Amino acid sequence: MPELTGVGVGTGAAVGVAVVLAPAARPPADEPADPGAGPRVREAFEAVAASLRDRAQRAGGTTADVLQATALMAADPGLLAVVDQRLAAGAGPATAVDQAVEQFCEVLAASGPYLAERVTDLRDVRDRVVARVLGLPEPGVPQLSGPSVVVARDLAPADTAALDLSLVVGIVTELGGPTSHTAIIAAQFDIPCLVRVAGALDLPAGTELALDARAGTVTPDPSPALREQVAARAAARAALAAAAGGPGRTADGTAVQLLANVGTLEDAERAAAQDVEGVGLFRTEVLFLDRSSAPTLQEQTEAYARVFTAFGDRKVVVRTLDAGADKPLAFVDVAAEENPALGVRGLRTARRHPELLQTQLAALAAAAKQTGTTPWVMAPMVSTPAEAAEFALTARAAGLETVGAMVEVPAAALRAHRLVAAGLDFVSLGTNDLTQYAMAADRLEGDLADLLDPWQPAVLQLVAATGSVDVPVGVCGEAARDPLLALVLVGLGVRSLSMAPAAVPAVRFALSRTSLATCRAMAEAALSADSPQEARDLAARSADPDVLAL
Ligand SMILES: C=C(OP(=O)(O)O)C(=O)O
Ligand SMILES: [Mg+2]
Repeated sequence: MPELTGVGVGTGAAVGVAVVLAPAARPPADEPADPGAGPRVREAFEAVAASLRDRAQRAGGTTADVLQATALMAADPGLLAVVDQRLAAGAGPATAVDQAVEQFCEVLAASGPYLAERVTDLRDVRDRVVARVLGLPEPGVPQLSGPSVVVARDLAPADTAALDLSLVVGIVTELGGPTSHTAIIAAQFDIPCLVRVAGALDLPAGTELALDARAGTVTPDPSPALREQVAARAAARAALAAAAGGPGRTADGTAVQLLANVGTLEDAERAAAQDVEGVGLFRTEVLFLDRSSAPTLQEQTEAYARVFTAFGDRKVVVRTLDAGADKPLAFVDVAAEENPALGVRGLRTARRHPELLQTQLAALAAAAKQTGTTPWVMAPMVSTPAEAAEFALTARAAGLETVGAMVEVPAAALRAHRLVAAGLDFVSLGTNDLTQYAMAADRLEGDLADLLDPWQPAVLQLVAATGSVDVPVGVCGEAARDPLLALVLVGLGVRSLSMAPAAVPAVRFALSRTSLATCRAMAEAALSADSPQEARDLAARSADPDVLAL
């Protein structure tokens, strides 16, 4: 099978055995009748029940109970009797299974909330039995037994929850985009990943794959030379995690802080135990998700105090509520919008709900006081000096000392000096949104992945416009975790990089091998390019070979 191409998430590489998460097969519409298929269908049900029992034994805890209960459903004589009736009535075998299960699902759904929840489990049994009856691989997440490259149409959160991520060395998906769930998980665990790979599901399970996220390729049955080259890159990157840590510095000693992006309190506490210099982006809206009302002043104060305590003397940059567009919140009432990404989102929600921002700032100030810390507090989606001035005034009036803004709207990047002059102590570039707005390409639109590349020279030019302000400039978008791009960002004036903690060692290493003058030369070269690929290639010319090998 030839090499397949896609959009790389991160820059890593991996060699592993393909484990294919097959999508659920449906019974063919014209499936012929087969009244004698009873024994074959029973066998399929038995095999599914046996594999569920086997998984239950290995899982333990609540998962084991759920799997055991599902195995019992797969062996239910009542269900098998209905399948026999359907076969006798002229349904094809897969259709008979489908119809019988649906009949049982209706009964379960009507039997109260507890049993209704079992409907999903029973449908999972159906999908597995139908696949077996049709001679196709079972859908869903298989048990991994060694270093695996997971191949799927797309990964749903339920799939990743069921995967043993310690054995996943790579991910390849047909769908998804650079900000899909798959990409976020890959970033969090620093797993090399390729999305939008046409034909991925045709990769045969069990084949060895060499995945190169930087090149955007996945090669089945790699040649020994390619295999060795990719494996060496993967090993070099893994070795970095155990190598020297400490603060980020260029080869000639310029300090570049290496910080963590965090969402939940658990994230923050996990990150605090890692070798990072603090938090560069605390996405506080995560505390507001899946609720019907905002957390109270006291709830928020407690949450923020937990994070500040976990990081002690280290820097913590908190972003105020970033609701709207890709982060909708039930209680932030914004009327239906034609273009939510261009609508009332980020700091703009405070125009309609000033009380939400007031409470949050008061909670942050109270938590800072309680813990004796000085958080850096910034607003998302600031576009004008007037917005910057108003936010700075409001935050200071609430008792906060260090106040900044995210630069993620081109208007803010182009006029960053004016924003700073309006009263900011720092700025932080959100390259995810900055790329979306600079390129007029919806960040949730996987088909536009080429435009959403943070190596786009137009995006780099906006970073350059921001990088010359005379207050600290950070980057907290995904761009910061690409070691080569991180060097370009530093060359453009950025002095802190915030990312998933798993990505920090590779970036630290890249900095340690590169002088500030080289970073500047790389930045200049990248700015002279006309495409992301050209920008990458030109920057790579001055890079240390060990950095390129990451
Ligand atoms: C860091 C950013 O914020 P978010 O991804 O949460 O919008 C960004 O836009 O780059
Ligand atoms: Mg953003």
